[in-house]
Amino acid sequence: MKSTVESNRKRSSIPIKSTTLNTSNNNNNTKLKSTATPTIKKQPLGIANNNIRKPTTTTNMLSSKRKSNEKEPTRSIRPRVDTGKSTFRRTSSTTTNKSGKTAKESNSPRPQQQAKKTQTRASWDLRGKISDMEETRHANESKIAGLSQVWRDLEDTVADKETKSREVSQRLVELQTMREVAESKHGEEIEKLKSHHMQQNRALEENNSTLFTKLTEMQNEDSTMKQRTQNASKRHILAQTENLALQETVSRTSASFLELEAELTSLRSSHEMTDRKISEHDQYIEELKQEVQITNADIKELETRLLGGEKMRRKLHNTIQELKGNIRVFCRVRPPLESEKLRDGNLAQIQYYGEDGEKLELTETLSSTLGKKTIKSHPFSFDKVFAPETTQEECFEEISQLVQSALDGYNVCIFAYGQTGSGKTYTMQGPSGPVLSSSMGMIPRAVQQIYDVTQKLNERGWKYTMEGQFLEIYNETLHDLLGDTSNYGKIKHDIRHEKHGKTIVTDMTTVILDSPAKVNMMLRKASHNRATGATNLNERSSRSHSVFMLRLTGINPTTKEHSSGVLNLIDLAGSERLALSGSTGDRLRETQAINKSLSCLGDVIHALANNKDGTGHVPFRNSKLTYLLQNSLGGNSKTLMFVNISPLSEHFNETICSLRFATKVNSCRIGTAKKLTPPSRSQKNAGT
Ligand SMILES: Nc1ncnc2c1ncn2[C@@H]1O[C@H](COP(=O)(O)OP(=O)(O)OP(=O)(O)O)[C@@H](O)[C@H]1O
Repeated sequence: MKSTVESNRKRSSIPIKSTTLNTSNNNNNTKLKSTATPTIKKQPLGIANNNIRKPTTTTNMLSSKRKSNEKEPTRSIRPRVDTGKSTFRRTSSTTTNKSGKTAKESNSPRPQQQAKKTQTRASWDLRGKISDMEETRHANESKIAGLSQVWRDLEDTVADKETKSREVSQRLVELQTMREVAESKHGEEIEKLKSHHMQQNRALEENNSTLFTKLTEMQNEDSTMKQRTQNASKRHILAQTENLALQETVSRTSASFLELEAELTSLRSSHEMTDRKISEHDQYIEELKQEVQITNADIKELETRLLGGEKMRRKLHNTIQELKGNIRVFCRVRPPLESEKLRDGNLAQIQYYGEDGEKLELTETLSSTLGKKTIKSHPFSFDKVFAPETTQEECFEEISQLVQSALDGYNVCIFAYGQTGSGKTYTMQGPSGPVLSSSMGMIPRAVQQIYDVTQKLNERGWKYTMEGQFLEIYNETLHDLLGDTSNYGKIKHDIRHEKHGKTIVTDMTTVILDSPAKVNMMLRKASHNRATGATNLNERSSRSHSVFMLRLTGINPTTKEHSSGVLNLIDLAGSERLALSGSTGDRLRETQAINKSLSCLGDVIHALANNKDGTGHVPFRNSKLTYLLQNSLGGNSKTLMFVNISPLSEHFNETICSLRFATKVNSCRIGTAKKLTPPSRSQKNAGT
């Protein structure tokens, strides 16, 4: 270390021209303080200063500094020694003396004065010149003295620093030695520790990654658990709410349970009472059972008698009907309508009389050509005359026995004959529009009666079926009034008479009338179809016959009896057309058809009346109507004709015509009616 420092000193020497100490001057004028290292005295100031300013502890640092100093050999160095007393600056032109003034400042007047003196002194003034030189020398000496003082301070400082530097170097060497020893001693151990440390580090890293994985899993688990906890808390809240509700229910139930318990107790006591009563009743029932057995035996005996009685009733009923005549005529006068009541003298003069109300007399006033007025009366007698105030119910009472005959297995025909507007449709069906039960016509009443009777007959072992057909005869053509509206008038229907008195119309709709409500539906549909057919032909209903055919079939499995009857309810076309003349085209054909069918009806009735032995010819085939009713007119049938008349005087002549036609019919006494015999099973199978 020492050698390095020394060499550095040598290499760092800086030439100082103006401030280089003159040894001769030193010896003569100034005495430098004694130095610990006299060799250093001879060294230039720059070396010492350099070491002082940059004290370093390592060789490297010193060498690097040296290099930097070598690079700037000409730079002026201003070593500053912080002694606390003075500052030494060395420049080419400036020095500092002891008093603090720079050498330049302190010496500057002298050269000027010297110059002045040189200038002013004469060449011969040698003394003066010597004195000037003396002054200069004094000034230099004082300057040197200041510098010497600075130099000494610096030397002290350098000595201190060098001492410290040596100590530091020595310590450094020791430390290096110690380090080398330690390194050699602990190197192996350190390596082991390092490898151990690395192993541990790896293990720790692995552990760390495992722990990280576990941490992630735990975090996931944690979030799952949090979610579960949230769900659980929600469920908990719900459960709490439910629990509260349940608690309420439980409290309510408990209350009601208590009530029920009380009720149960009372019920038990009443149950005991009921038990007692039941046992009493059981005893009573046993007694009753014995009575019932006795009664059943009585009932059986009575039923046997009743069946005999029913047979007797039918026989007697038929005898009565025969006595009344198998063709009967009822006359019905309709009441005037509200609009018809307003005019005076509008109504015809009609008197009603007879013990059973079976007669009426119409009177008219006739004027002769001479102006003489005579009153002419037209008396008529029928089986029954219904005055205008007669209700539908009263009318039906009279025909209900005929309906019963149909149930008993006879063919029954009920006609309504009369001019247009005389009340035929009202009598047969009821008023148009909504129908009250009081204004129901003969058809719904007949069905209602049949329904009621069959219900009672069911109890006596009879099973009845009611099949209804509704057809219209217009211009000698048959139409199905219960069929599809679109087919109306498109299908050709034929009439066929089977053996044993059954008449069939082909392709005709048949409705099973198992309730009275169905009859109303059927009537509505028929009038709707009739109205549809009437769109092209005005007032169709007045110009066609409508026929409602109700077939009644009854079987009594107990007595092996059969019953098959037909009830025909016919609303005839307006009879006044008979008198019309001058019609053309469709009207003429219509008039002819009506005329023909109604006159044929009269002819058939007349022929039947004159054909008591059944050998004569009856012209049934002359019209569709009579051919259709072939099995319902004559020997084995019962016929009733309503002759409906108008109360108006303006219809007087038509009324007289109708009453005369009815009288003609009424005068006929058709042969004894015979019951229809249903075909045997073998005949049915043969299709005959
Ligand atoms: N007994 C009666 N009581 C009350 N009103 C009646 C009675 N008879 C008929 N009328 C009324 O008289 C009017 C004519 O009756 P209805 O239509 O039954 O005559 P009609 O003979 O059937 O006529 P058409 O031949 O044109 O069918 C109707 O308004 C009907 O309500």
